[in-house]
Amino acid sequence: MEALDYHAEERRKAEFNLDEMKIVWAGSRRNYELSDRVARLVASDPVFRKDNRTMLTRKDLFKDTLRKAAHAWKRIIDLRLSEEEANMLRSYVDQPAFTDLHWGMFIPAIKGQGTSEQHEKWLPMAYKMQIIGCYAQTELGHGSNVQGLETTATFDPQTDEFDLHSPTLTSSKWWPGGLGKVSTHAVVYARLITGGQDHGVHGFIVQLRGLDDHLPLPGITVGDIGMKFGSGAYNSMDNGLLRFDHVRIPRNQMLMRVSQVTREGKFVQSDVPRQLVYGTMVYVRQTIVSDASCALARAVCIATRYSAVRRQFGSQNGGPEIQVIDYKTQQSRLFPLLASAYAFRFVGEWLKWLYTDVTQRLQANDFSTLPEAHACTAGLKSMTTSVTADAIEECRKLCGGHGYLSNSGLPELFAVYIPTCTYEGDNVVLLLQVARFLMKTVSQLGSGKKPVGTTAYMGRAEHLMQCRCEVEMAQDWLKPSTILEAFEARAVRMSIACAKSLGKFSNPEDGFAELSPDLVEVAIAHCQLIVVSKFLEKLQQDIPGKGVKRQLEILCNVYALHLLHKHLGDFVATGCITPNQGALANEQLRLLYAQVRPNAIALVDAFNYTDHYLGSILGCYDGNVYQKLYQEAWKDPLNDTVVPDGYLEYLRPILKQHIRTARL
Ligand SMILES: CCCCCCCCCCCCCCCCCCCCCC(=O)SCCNC(=O)CCNC(=O)[C@H](O)C(C)(C)COP(=O)(O)OP(=O)(O)OC[C@H]1O[C@@H](n2cnc3c(N)ncnc32)[C@H](O)[C@@H]1OP(=O)(O)O
Ligand SMILES: Cc1cc2nc3c(=O)[nH]c(=O)nc-3n(C[C@H](O)[C@H](O)[C@H](O)COP(=O)(O)OP(=O)(O)OC[C@H]3O[C@@H](n4cnc5c(N)ncnc54)[C@H](O)[C@@H]3O)c2cc1C
Repeated sequence: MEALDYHAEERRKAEFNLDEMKIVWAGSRRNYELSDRVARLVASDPVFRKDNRTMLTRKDLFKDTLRKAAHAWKRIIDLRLSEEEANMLRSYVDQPAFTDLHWGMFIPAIKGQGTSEQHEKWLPMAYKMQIIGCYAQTELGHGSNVQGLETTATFDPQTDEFDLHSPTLTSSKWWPGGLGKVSTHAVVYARLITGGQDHGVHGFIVQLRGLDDHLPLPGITVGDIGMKFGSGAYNSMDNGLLRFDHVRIPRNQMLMRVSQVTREGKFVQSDVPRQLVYGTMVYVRQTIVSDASCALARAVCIATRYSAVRRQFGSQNGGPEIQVIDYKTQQSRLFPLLASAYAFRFVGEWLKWLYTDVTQRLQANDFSTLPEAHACTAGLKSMTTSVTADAIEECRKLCGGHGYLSNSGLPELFAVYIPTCTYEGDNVVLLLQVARFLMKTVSQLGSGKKPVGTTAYMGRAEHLMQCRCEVEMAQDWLKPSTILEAFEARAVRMSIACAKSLGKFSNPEDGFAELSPDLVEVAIAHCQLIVVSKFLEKLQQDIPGKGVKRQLEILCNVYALHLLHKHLGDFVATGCITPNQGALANEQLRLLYAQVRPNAIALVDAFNYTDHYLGSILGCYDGNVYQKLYQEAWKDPLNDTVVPDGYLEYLRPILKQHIRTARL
């Protein structure tokens, strides 16, 4: 018997080859096949069950996380999974764990900031997980201001050791994931002091717990910082606190690629730029952009499938009501998010390429592209995570009341996702870094230094400052060059206007602080331009499959024109377009929504998410939402008994009193 599929009719409407779109989404046929295999592996394994997660106590949730991590590691070894497949497995298991920090930050920090001898000593143990590490940078008193960290590492030439110390309460390490209960080691960021002189913040490998008994080593106080936002969600992670009371480590445990301390206690700064101490953050910000597209796609998949099942109003002659996905308001809220998921996917692919390129250059001691890599990773991390966090909440609202049920999957997805706006750099702080980079680029425009990479458009500032948009009819907005020029002109005009305003301040730092809200807007305009331009570049590629490229063109136009509509004030105020051209863009946007509509379900099917990964009744593949909601309600522990616990103590006395009062 054929399986029931409430979306069958929707799926028949699709105007493109779904299998080919799945490959575009995955990045290649090989990626698609690997990811499909790993997703099924996870979905079919009872140890990776997660539907009861929000009901578990913190202790049970944590133990469940340890169990899943151990099982994942066993699967990785037994099946000889590659690092790429192991990472896919990590992401489909979908439960934040100490392993994220071990693989995602501890190992990269040693790789990026350690010497080859340090690699040889530490990496083999870390790869085999004979030691487990975390990234201990943030303190109770300082997170964003890394230069303000207070932990000290004082060199003692007598013993050839560093003395690690937490001099104040605010110097306690606070937040590192995996630190609270699991890590045996950490890369600790501390102020390096030699001969009484402070050389700023550097990384040190420090053992925290015994490898036999897991007890904290002498001088170390360590524990978990407590419950976080939401149930389930990020509470599977042991974010920790850590204090040092004069803990001794050998000199060769300072990560010495960027600077060294000699046996005599002499501080030596190599040719490698100091900023490489921040290198691990660049790496992780890049991975966060790719993850943003996954989280966004997941929320959009749930909201789209449910919007096709849900019906409200408009029944004619006793016929069915209207599917809520057919309301223009629903489309104008949902389809830009669908388009953003694709846009972030492609910009994530490009950022991965950029990061690989910069890493290869760094290995060859070419540091020229580091500022650009920092600006791109910081800006895109900030923009994509802010949009995704807001989008998950919007998807919850798009699902009406049922979106608020835990089993819609959206509340936990929101709770687990929102800290990405803060960790790995607060999003506003990161946008201000981008703005600094842009202001520097503008200030060098007259100097003959040609802007390159993502700021190359600034080299055409003269043209972009005075060009006029040529749109006369709605369909003129479908021309890629028209869209691109409008976004470039807006970004360059906003940058130059801000640079001019900054010039009015006698102290540039005062000006930067005063104008920071405007500078944030400038950075956003630049980041949006990057995403639009990378989507357009993607469309230049040969994309096989019936109708696939056409759908992507539609989504690209939706992405660009919805941004134009949302930020119309910027585009009109900078004179890039007229109010009438803005209205034409909006008209075109409505036409595009109508083109997305028949393909919506297939466009979310292309993410190839299993029901296990989605973890949502509203988003289940077959759309059998009502029956599943009804069945699920009965599984709630409150329904284990017909009469609730507490009835005799608390309800009955009130009810009886009510009867007595009524009799009076
Ligand atoms: C079993 C499974 C197996 C699986 C196996 C599978 C294997 C694969 C597994 C993969 C798993 C992945 C999962 C990951 C999960 C991650 C979870 C993450 C959790 C969260 C972690 C964290 O949360 S961890 C802490 C992050 N904490 C920040 O994020 C602090 C922000 N705060 C700053 O980042 C700085 O403090 C701030 C503001 C720049 C000011 O820096 P500052 O004070 O120095 O001041 P300035 O602004 O003056 O900067 C001076 C000059 O440095 C330049 N510059 C600045 N940064 C730069 C940089 N990064 N690179 C280059 N250049 C940089 C700047 O552009 C200036 O350049 P110029 O002088 O030329 O203008
Ligand atoms: C779930 C989670 C996991 C984490 N994991 C780790 C980890 O593994 N390792 C680790 O070391 N750290 C970790 N962190 C810490 C995290 O990196 C920091 O919290 C983050 O960098 C933000 O710093 P902060 O907390 O100091 O925020 P603050 O800087 O105190 O931010 C507070 C407010 O001030 C504003 N602000 C700050 N500076 C400026 C400025 N210059 N201009 C304008 N506005 C400003 C911010 O925009 C924000 O609104 C984690 C945090 C969380 C929430």
